[in-house]
Amino acid sequence: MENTLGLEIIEVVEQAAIASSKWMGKGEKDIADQVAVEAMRERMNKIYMRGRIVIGEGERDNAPMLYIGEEVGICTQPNAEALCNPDELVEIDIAVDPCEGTNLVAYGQPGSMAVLAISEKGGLFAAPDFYMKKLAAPPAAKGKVDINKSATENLKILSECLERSIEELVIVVMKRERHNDLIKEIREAGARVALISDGDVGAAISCGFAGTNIHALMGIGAAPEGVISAAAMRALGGHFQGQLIYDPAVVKTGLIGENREANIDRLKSMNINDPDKVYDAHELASGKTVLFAACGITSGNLMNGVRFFNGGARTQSLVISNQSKTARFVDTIHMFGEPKTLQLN
Ligand SMILES: O=C(COP(=O)(O)O)[C@@H](O)[C@H](O)[C@H](O)[C@H](O)COP(=O)(O)O
Ligand SMILES: [Mn+2]
Ligand SMILES: [Mn+2]
Repeated sequence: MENTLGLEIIEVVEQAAIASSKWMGKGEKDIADQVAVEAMRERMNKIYMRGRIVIGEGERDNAPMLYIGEEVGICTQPNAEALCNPDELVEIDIAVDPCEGTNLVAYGQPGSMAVLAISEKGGLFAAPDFYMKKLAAPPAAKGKVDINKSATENLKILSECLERSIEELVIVVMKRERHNDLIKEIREAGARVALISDGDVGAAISCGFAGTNIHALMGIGAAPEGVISAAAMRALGGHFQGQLIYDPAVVKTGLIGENREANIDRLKSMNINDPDKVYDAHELASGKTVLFAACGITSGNLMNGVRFFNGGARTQSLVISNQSKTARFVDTIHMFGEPKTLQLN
């Protein structure tokens, strides 16, 4: 699966990032999202693959593009056998977030990116559009920190694993009312909290790299983003655990259905019979092959955002593979027509 796809998916996230970045700072989050979706879909449909969206922009009724269940790639066409070789006809599952951090793009804030994860059929957990309690941490703390433990206990473990004092740790938490107690506990334990408004995929993956000055992500974000983060962390060898949150009273938004009981029923209808199960990265991204790709829309910890110059643009992407055990940063100059100069920096 990996050889050609690894290259093609760079262009998929690059095209989504370029399209979305044209709307950076314009206060139009829906447009920034929509153009990224369209660009991602268009580029994916030029790939010789048989893909199915397992995490996308919602159910078919609500989303015209990249909806869950949508088939993408040349080898999904009725005459695919004439067009594609046997390898390309193997079904693959794809999780996408064409614009992760739509608010960040709309308001010109750092940390937005176009992201996707790929695995063989069944290799990515088809998470419902619920929330997820998440714990991400560096490889050195993998399997040692535990989402079932308190933040205070996990900070002690992190401090030992990373051989630094708790005071030196930086924990990313989304700035939400639901996290007020968590933030207080982290601060009282002595660690520092970096609050983010959006973009917990980038925050989770940042834990996988030393030098980002992010040592853990704690708290509740969206479940689909949790699966995408888990795919990256699985391929990187970092720690990621997620637990579905289905109770609107915990999330403190009205965005996840009527009530707790109805949500449990919905989970059952999806064959999720233990709604409180804690999943680790290998369960959320269980495939033999896991590929992750991201391209910065606005600059963040991991990648520069899209920078336009006269006649072109420069992008920075990250492709992580559990097979080749690589985290590859890709720096690309895109030529629109015939630029007079190619901007290096
Ligand atoms: O920031 C996020 C928004 O993603 P997108 O809609 O693709 O721009 C994600 O990183 C978060 O995981 C998540 O969606 C957020 O935590 C939702 O929480 P809330 O704003 O409280 O509903
Ligand atoms: Mn998102
Ligand atoms: Mn999005």
